[in-house]
Amino acid sequence: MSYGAIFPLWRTAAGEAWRDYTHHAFVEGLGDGTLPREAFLRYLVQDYLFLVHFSRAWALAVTKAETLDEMRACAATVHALLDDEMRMHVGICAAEGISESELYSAREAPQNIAYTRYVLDAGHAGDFLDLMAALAPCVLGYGEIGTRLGRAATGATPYADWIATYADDDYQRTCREVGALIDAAVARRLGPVPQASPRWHRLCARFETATRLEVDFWGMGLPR
Ligand SMILES: Cc1ncc(CN)c(N)n1
Repeated sequence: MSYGAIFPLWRTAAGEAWRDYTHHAFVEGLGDGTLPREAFLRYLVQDYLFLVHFSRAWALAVTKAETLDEMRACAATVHALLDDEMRMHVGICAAEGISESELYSAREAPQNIAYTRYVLDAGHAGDFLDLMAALAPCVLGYGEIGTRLGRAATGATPYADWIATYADDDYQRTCREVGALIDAAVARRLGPVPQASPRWHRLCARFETATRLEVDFWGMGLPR
């Protein structure tokens, strides 16, 4: 999965952290079905809260945008998070007897606070590109994970609905649109050779930090 031209450059610059994220033990447990249900639910409750704050961060991107096309793309991602992705969390949790109001009022884990507030701060302290570099691992990493697990899925895992959400055409379309948004935003602000910009290394560093925070987020969910 490339999702545009800039994402593969940031992914390569993140080095081993990217593989640590996308091939984490938690991810492999989702794929082969060995992840304990209790660990999955602990993760899912935290992930619901995560998506609340990620929606806020994409809404911040609407206000940091420079063009109507950027505003539309960011607003569409807010919609995809609030109205599509979070539905899965609410549905699975409802079947386990956890209501949406319980989800909304759950206590945030420190790893969740660290990640979501890092991304929001990238947007508040920086500009649109800082925010995109911090947001990209979330959207595009799950796109890669969904594609890989979806291809390998034998139907034996109880997490097939989770995998299908990220392997699904709707989520993959969001990934392609976010990849195109990032390519256009980088070209607009840094020109045709962004690696030559003095900002390039800081953007790569933001992407890598967010990737490491994804690794910690999986670690939070692992069996205790
Ligand atoms: C922690 C995390 N990262 C990414 C995604 C995919 N939107 C997610 N749901 N949760």
